[in-house]
Formats: sequence, C-alpha cells, structure tokens
Amino acid sequence: MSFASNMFNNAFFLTFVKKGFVVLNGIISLMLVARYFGPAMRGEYMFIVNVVIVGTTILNLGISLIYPHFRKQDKRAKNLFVSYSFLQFFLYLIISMLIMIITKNVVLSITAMLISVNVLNLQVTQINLVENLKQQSMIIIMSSLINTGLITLAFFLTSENLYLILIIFGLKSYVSMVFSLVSLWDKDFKFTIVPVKYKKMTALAFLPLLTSFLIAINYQADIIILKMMSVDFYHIGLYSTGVALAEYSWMIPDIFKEVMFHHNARKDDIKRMTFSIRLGFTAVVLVAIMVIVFGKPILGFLFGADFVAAYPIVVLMFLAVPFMVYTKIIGTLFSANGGWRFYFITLLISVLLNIGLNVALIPSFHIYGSAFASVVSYAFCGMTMLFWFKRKYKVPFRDVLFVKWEDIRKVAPFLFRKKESSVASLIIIGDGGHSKMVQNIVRESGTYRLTEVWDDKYRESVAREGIFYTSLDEKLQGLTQMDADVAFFVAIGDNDIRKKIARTLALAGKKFAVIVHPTAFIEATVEIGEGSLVMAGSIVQANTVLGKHVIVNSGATVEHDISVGNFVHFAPGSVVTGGCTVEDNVLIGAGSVVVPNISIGANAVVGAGSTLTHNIETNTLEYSRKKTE
Ligand SMILES: CC(=O)SCCNC(=O)CCNC(=O)[C@H](O)C(C)(C)COP(=O)(O)OP(=O)(O)OC[C@H]1O[C@@H](n2cnc3c(N)ncnc32)[C@H](O)[C@@H]1OP(=O)(O)O
Repeated sequence: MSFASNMFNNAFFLTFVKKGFVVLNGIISLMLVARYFGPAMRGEYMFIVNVVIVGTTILNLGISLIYPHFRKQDKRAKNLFVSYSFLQFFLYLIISMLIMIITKNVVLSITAMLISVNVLNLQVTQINLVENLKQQSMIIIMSSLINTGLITLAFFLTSENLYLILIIFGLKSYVSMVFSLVSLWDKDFKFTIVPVKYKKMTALAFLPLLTSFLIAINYQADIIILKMMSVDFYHIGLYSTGVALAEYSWMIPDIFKEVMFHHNARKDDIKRMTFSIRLGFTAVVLVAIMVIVFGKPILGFLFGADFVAAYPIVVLMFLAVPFMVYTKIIGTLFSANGGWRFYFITLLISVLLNIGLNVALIPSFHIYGSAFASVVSYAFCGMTMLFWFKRKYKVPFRDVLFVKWEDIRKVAPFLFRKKESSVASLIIIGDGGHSKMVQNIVRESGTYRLTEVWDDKYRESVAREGIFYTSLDEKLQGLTQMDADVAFFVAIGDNDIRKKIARTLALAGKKFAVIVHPTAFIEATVEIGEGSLVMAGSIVQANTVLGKHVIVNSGATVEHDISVGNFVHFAPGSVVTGGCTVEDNVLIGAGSVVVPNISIGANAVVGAGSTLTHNIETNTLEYSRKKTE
C-alpha cells in the first residue's frame, strides 16, 4: 500500500491531521468573525460562545470523562452511555424550551439550546473516540471543514448577523454529533436504561467534573487576575497572545492524549504510553526551541509588528509546555482507571499555586510574574503526575524523556509496511473445501485480515476482493523475504500434507494463527497449540490440551482431560470422551465415538461411525463393521 494510506491508517497521524484542521478552523473562524462583527457585537458573540463552553463543561456532569473507566470493565458500556446521553439531551432540550417560553429571551434560549447540543456532542464524540478512533477523527475533520466553509460564506454574503453566526456555531456540533451517533449506532446497539447504573455513573463523575472545572479555571485564571489587579489592556493583550501561541502547541500532547484515551479504555498500555510521552516530549521541546529562536518574526508575521513585544512572554510560556505532555498523557490513565482523587488534588494544588503566585508576583513583575506563575503551576502538575507514574509503573527516566533509537527503528518500518490496519494479516495455505470454511471463519470473526491464499491450483496470481490467490510452490521458495508480522494457517484436512507444509513454514520461522469459530465452546482451562482450528458448534472441555495444527471439525466433541498430539483431526460429529490420549497424526473419523480413558497411538485412523472401546496401537486402522446375520 502507498505511504499515504499507511499514514492515514496510523491513529497518531490521523489525530495530528485532525488537530491541524481544528486549529486552522479556529484561526480562520476567529479572523473572519473578528472582521465580520463590529467590536461590540463581537464581544457579545464571544461572550455567548464562552458561556456555552463553560455551560457544556458543567452540564456534561463529567460523564464523557468516565466513559473509558466503564468501558474497561464492560464492552457494552457504550449502550448505557449513549442512552444516558440521549435522555440527558432531551431533558436539557425541554429545559431550554421552558426557558424560551417563560423568559421569551432569544439570546438566553439560543444559549441553552446550544449547550444541550454541545453536551450531547461532547459525550458521543468522547464515546466514539474510544470506540472508533479513526472514524471520529474523520468526523471532526469534516465538521471543521463544513464550519470553515459556512463562516466563509456568511462572511462574503451577509453582514453583522449574530444569530446566523450562532447557528453556524451550533451546526458544527450538530453535524459532528449526528455523524458520531451514526458511527456508534451499529447492529449491537441497544437502548439501555438501568437507573442503578446511572446513579453509579453520576456519583463517579463528580470528581472528574470538578477536575475538568479546575483545568478550565487554571487556563483562565491569569487573565482574570491580571484584569482584577488593573494591568492595562495593552499588556493583557500581549499576555494573551503569548498564552494563545502556547495553547496551540498543546495540540502535540493532545494528539497523544486522544490516542491514549482510546487505548487505555481497553487496557493499560504502559509501553505505548511511555512511547507517546517520549514522542510528545521530543516534539514539544523541538517546537519550543523553534519558537524561542524564531519567536520574533513569527509574532510579527501572525499578529503584526505591535505584538513582537510579547516575545518574552512567549519564551516563558513555552518553558511550561513540555510539562503539559506529562499532565495530559498521564491524565488519560485516570479516565480509564478512576483514580480521580489524586488527579483532583494535584490540580487543586497547582491552581492554588497559580493564583497565589499571580497575586504575589503581578505587583512587581506585571505580566511576567503571571507567566512565571503559569510555568511553576504547570511544572508542578506535570512533575507530580510524572513521579506518580514512574513510581506506580516502575518506569526509568530515560523512558519518559526524549525518543530513543529503538523508537525510530520501530516507527520507520511501521510507516512504510504493507499492513493497512492493526489487525494482523493472515496467509492461508490450501484453497480446497476445508480451506473455504476456514476462510469464512476468518471473515466472520475479524481477528485476522486475510491477504493471501496459496494453492497449487494457481499458476499465476489472481486478486479477488483484495485477496491474492497465488501458487504455493512459488511462494514457498521466497519465504524468508516475507514480513515477519504475517501469520500463517495451513488449511488442509489431510494430516500428512498439513504436517509437511507446516514443517516447511516453521523451519522458515513463520508464526501460525489459531482459528476458532465464534460458536465453538472452549472451556477456559483448555490449551490450544499454534496452527490449530476449532470449528462451528464443536466443544472442547476442561483441562484438555490440543497440540499444534489440530483440527476439531464441525460439531466434534473433545471432552475433558484429553491429551492431544500434533496434526490430529477430529472429523465432524466425532466424540472423544474424558481422559483419552490421542497421539500425533491421528484421524478420528466422522461420527465415531471413543469411550473414556482410551489411548490411540500415533498415525492411527478410527473409521467413520465407529465405536472404539479399547486402546489402539501406532499406525493402526480401526473401524466397526456392521454385524451381518
Ligand atoms: C469435513 C470432512 O469431510 S472431514 C472428513 C473426515 N473423514 C472421515 O471421517 C473418513 C474416515 N475414513 C473412513 O472411515 C474410511 O472408510 C477408512 C479410512 C476407515 C477405510 O478406508 P479404506 O481402507 O480405503 O477402506 P475401503 O473403502 O477399501 O473399505 C474396505 C472395507 O471396509 C468397509 N469400511 C470402510 N470404512 C468403514 C467404516 N468407517 N465403517 C464400517 N465399514 C467400513 C468398506 O465398506 C469395505 O467393506 P467390504 O470389504 O465389505 O466392501
């Protein structure tokens, strides 16, 4: 596959592109809206937007933040959360209508409606971020594009219409919300109302709600305090420019934050976490160096010559940015594991530190004092999180600083390899009747992505529905050049032929898949060797050990405590009862029954429909003849 499609299948890259679009959309909207409205109306618009953002943070009730925690315990948590979000949305909508009817205040009613839509959008977006990360990234890219397009149209075609711009603002959330819902609404979705669980959800969401509130306060506190301590608007303008630039660079840790949010909802992935931290930290430090070196021309280009005076603030703010990597990425672990108390206390201390230092330093150092307060507060938060993480997961410092050579070695082939998805590729050998059934199982279960089928009947390669059908002989010659990540499966019913090919592949160091039909029952204590197959409706009971490349065919029963060698075939409907021993290469014929505690020697064949009541030796053929009078 091409480099471009590899990149787009990479969650980090796609999240990076998405963030790029969001930032671009934000900048373009800000520029156009500023020029579209006069100063007074722009103030009114920005005020409403801020009320909506703060209202959304509060009225989300922390629900979107605790989703990974529930998802980790229960795969179907999606049903519960989407249903909850819906009910909450309708409740907010009814309240908005009541506000409209009672107050008849248009702006207030619009604000309330926008909050209702934004809350639902925030919740379904976060759920879909966990469920379908790539789709959600595409949805956000699309809604950002639509928003930029509509604002541009409004800018050129209309003038000073506050309601129109508010509707466009609302539409962005609405479009993203509808598409996220469509993406979540698959065949497994079921509307689920469980009041007891809803109660648990809201109770658990309380600390996350306070935490997100603190984060919001921490980002806004400085400007409010600067205003309160009567610093002039010119200097506040310079300060907020520095802060705005630093905020754009948070996009980098945010990329990793979102990808980790998705992964941590499944299991704690500390390797991926430290890898994300190293990548994020290195990128942020490089950006900070760039900004410190080229800060003045960048400020001049972006905001005009007046703003070059913001340079010292920019430098100070960028000293704080690397710490955000730790706060943001490690913070996702709390979403997934629910350790909110620690996160909350850490944030509370850093907010108090920020406010205290602001009050203490602004009188003597003005905006520089405020920037210094931010650096100290962000550094405290980031370092506390880092030390907690290091202690809990016993990670050395070198794993949480700059990228290592191994990372580069790992990432380079990942970007250029042939694989298209995170599901491993599978090559099946054999394309006869047995193989057709195996191919169906692979398609149905989705655990592997079938890429090639090798069989002698193909002289030349043919491609059908994205799968290559190729000559077996030819492929066996070039085994060593193959991608090490691909799994193999020998789908040949005949024990001897299966053995011969599996040996050749094993000698070339290939890995084999285990394939299990979703309707098979395999008791939890069963061990299954590589390359084995358990087909539809079959049963394998407790403490049984299946060797390598074993076939448990449709409806066969392999009872408890059975020791099974390699390359054994239990044909359809056969029943081998408890305590038996089945050595290598044995064929138990269709519908035959083996009574308990029997030993069957290597290479033996039990004929179809037979009942075996005694041990049989190696290389023997046994079948029950019908008694004829
Ligand atoms: C999805 C799938 O399809 S998986 C396929 C799984 N495959 C199976 O279950 C097949 C297992 N194979 C058998 O049962 C075979 O018949 C075998 C291996 C037992 C015997 O094969 P062969 O040695 O070729 O025997 P052959 O066909 O020559 O028959 C010899 C005699 O035994 C009889 N016989 C053969 N198999 C059986 C049997 N399973 N039960 C009773 N009698 C049998 C034949 O009727 C014949 O009798 P006759 O001499 O009176 O005419």
